[in-house]
Amino acid sequence: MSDRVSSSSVGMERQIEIYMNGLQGKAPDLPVDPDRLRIAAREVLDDRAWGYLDGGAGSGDTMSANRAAFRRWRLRPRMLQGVEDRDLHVQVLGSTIRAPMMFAPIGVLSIIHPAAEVAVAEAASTLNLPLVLSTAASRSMEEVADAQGDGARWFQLYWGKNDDVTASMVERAEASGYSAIVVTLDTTVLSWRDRDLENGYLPFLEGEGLGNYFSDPAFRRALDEPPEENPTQAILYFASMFSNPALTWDDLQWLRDLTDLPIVLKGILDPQDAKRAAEARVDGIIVSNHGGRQVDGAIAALDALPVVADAVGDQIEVFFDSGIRRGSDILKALALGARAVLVGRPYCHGLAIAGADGASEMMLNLLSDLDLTLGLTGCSSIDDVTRDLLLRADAEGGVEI
Ligand SMILES: Cc1cc2nc3c(=O)[nH]c(=O)nc-3n(C[C@H](O)[C@H](O)[C@H](O)COP(=O)(O)O)c2cc1C
Ligand SMILES: CCCCCCC(=O)C(=O)O
Repeated sequence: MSDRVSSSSVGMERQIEIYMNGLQGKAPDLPVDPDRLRIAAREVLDDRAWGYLDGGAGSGDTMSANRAAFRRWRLRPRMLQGVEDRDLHVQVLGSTIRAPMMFAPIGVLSIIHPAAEVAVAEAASTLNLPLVLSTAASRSMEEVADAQGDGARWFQLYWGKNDDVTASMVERAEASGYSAIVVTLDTTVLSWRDRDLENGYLPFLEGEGLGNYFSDPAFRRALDEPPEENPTQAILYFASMFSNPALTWDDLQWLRDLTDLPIVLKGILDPQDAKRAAEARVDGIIVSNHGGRQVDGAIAALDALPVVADAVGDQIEVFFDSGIRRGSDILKALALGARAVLVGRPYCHGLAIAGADGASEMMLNLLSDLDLTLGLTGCSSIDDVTRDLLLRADAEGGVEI
């Protein structure tokens, strides 16, 4: 998994590429600014797909809070630190990855681009960054693994009501080279989502995003007829079983006994839950509020991060997502205790516009921004990114010294 090619120049190489193209009158394929990228993606998606991708739970308050939380922290750069050679590599779950960035699990990517998760796997392979594949992927996990080749990949599990299906998903993930199981805890039920309700739209009910289920032998065994012959029955069965709100912390032992793969719990916001996770002998947690899509009014994920990281110390690995848009956001999350971050909607914006090339271009721009901002703050490696790089901004935008 390790990429021994020095990552020290990725930011400058990308800048030079863009500026040289500019000299020849060629603009970048995608907007570089993530806000303008989002607007460009909106132009190419239909209203319902856009509402699903862009929306949050209820009022959207938590989605906005995720971004506001980043603005409450400021970086205080150090000078003359000898930052010519920068190393972005980090260790995650015992493996070295190129940079502390991963593709977050996003279900139903067929509504964003016909090549769906296969295109994302190609982008992950191009950039040598890890992919976390959703259970609710439109394509089977085996097809996605083939498209990614030997790159690092984790499988995100929706732990549903049918144990045979859960066990089958985990076995398939093991067999097709996924190196960790990410259990998403914050989607015991789907939240109240205004935009999808107004559009009367849930992609799954239209059969979208069910490719990974439809290809699952245990899922197929639970049906009277194959999904190809009776898609309605298959869709209704999926809707009845994809999640299991009855699960408790005690159930984790069942999963622990099922697989030797590392287990990472996604959706942790509370330090008590983080301690429970460590006691349950899982390997990692992802501090996340699902990009503001589940609990309307939940705290910003970034506000949860330092408290959660302090609660578990070095016992388990801490990852982060929800609101990452820029290199400086990644630095802030690392400084507050994350080992690596997951990026969600922005790569889907690239995917919507230009398929695999768009997803990889967006992530390359973010990686380049991270590399340059790392150096500019006086850091040569991710280990140099510590909490004293940050100051808390006050309400007026000044900083508390
Ligand atoms: C359209 C969409 C679908 C998602 N599907 C899943 C999923 O299947 N499984 C999961 O664990 N998280 C899912 N998420 C949540 C992401 O993994 C991630 O937590 C979130 O997008 C991060 O926030 P960001 O979009 O602000 O980067 C989804 C998010 C979006 C926007
Ligand atoms: C009814 C299936 C819901 C799957 C959830 C996908 C997801 O995580 C999200 O939309 O957010």
